[in-house]
Amino acid sequence: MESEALLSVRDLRIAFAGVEAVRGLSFDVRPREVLALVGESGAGKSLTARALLGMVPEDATTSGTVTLLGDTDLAAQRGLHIALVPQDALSALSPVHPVGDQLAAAVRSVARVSRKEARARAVAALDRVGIPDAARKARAYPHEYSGGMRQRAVIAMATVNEPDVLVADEPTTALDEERRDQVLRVLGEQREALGAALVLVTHDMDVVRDHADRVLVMYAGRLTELGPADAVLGRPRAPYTAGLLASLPEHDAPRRRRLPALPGTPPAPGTLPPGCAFAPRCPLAADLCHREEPEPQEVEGHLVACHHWAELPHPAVDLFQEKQHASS
Ligand SMILES: Nc1ncnc2c1ncn2[C@@H]1O[C@H](COP(=O)(O)OP(=O)(O)OP(=O)(O)O)[C@@H](O)[C@H]1O
Repeated sequence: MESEALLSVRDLRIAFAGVEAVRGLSFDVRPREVLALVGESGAGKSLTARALLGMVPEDATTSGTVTLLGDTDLAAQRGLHIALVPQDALSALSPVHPVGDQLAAAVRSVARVSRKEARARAVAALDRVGIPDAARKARAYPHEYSGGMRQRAVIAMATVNEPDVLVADEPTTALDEERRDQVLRVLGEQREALGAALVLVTHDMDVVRDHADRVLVMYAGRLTELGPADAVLGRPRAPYTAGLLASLPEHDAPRRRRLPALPGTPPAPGTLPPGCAFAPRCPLAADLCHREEPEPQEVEGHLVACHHWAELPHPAVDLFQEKQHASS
């Protein structure tokens, strides 16, 4: 599909009790890029992110391949070449060990180095994320850190082994706006400094706009659209992407506020309609859509899974606003 991939996902399927929640997903992560995964709740974003780390739930059945740097043994690469930036800084750090010890243990779990070297790398990682007097702070416990410093410490934990890929699943949902910006800034700086790629699961289109190079839009466990973030946000080719954008506050003109821009909810796994899973909510849906699930196809530099992409108006958000306006 795409050359120069750092990480390749091919036909990823993740099922629980025979019901697929991720249904044949293929995409690449390129070196140094920020790839955002977006979509409504239940789209399969977190499962996909976990699959990149070889961390799908134990009761899941997985098929397809995830290849990182030519290797499919993800567990062996976790912490070394790919690392998770946890959502919740407090639960990510053990309360009973000094922060520096936890980082040093993370170093020694993947590299055969002396305690002294592990310690030096731990302090360097804390210093890199902007923790003042890092050597002294390394001896402190998490509860002795302020909230902001704890957030930085978990980013240091994820980056201490200088991975090639960072995976962050909604790293800012629990945070206020100021803290959110700070976490994203520190994460961005670390990514730059390490030359790492970042896979960022988010609900927040502002975050996508400000931080992502490319965006993968998921719906009901499948790829709906994938392309450069500015192109996908500026001129989406899939009706679902248009619906997501139409739901943003800036498109929610007061006179249209009575109905949600994107009506309905996504189907749960196991309750999918025949054909395109988005068809029941899609203003462009026609017979074919209710019969046949569209495969992703290349459309002007995007991958788009839609039978009727060519009929999207421009701006595409009008598809939802016009319909809603007419019915309100
Ligand atoms: N441990 C599990 N057991 C059974 N089903 C699961 C499990 N984890 C996820 N699922 C199913 O997979 C679907 C996708 O889950 P996932 O967490 O990847 O969604 P998501 O897109 O990240 O949603 P959100 O934005 O709410 O986190 C869920 O709707 C759920 O039905």
